[in-house]
Amino acid sequence: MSQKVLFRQLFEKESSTYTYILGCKRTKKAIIIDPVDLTVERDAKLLKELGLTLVKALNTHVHADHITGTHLLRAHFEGLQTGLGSANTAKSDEKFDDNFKIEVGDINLEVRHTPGHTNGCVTYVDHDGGAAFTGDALLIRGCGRTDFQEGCSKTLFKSVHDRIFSLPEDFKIYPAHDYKGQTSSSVHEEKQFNPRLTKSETEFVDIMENLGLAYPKMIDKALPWNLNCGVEPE
Ligand SMILES: N[C@@H](CCC(=O)N[C@@H](CSS)C(=O)NCC(=O)O)C(=O)O
Repeated sequence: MSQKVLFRQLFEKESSTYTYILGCKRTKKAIIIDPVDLTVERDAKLLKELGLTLVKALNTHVHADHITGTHLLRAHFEGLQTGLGSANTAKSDEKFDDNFKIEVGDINLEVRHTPGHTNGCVTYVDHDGGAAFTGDALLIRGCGRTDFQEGCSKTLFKSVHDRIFSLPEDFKIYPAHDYKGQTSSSVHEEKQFNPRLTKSETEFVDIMENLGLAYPKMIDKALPWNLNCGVEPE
């Protein structure tokens, strides 16, 4: 991570979600990526202890397994802007087109559209810090499922190869979930050892069609709430 940026990786255990805080040491302004409703108080407390003012709450996509904390964070940080990729129909203050550059103090993130797990997934790339926040597009030794929310395994294969594996080999990978206690990886590691994405496109599609995963237990509540920025729909 860049010396100019304060970085924290935080875990929410009910949905095994990673939330990330990036704080500009100079301006004290911060970005949070993929906050969860259940851990908003923890995150807000930490941000304040670190002397940071949260200005942007970003999601990598509309989550199906938990409710986003973006809306609840507004109560702690006045003027907070929420952000999401522009392919999403969900409510959001900002919608980012492919290759859009987010700047908050000395924090610079490039938005790369990486659809496939959902049609609206994005990866936030920190070129200065050599890191990519891949959401559910690329997990450590895995990837997001493609069986709902307009998921498509062929699209995901292309997204990962063209938009993530094309980054420098030493870039770190920070996913939105891990179910085995792993915290980060690298482009080099995933290109070598990811059991799904080292395969051909045909083999990958076959793997994804046969995952046999149960639907996330919160999907029926999470999707309508998250389409409404984490607020219960009327
Ligand atoms: N058991 C969990 C859901 C687990 C799950 O389906 N995870 C998703 C990401 S959250 S939609 C996924 O893509 N997993 C890929 C994999 O290979 O595990 C729950 O009930 O919430």
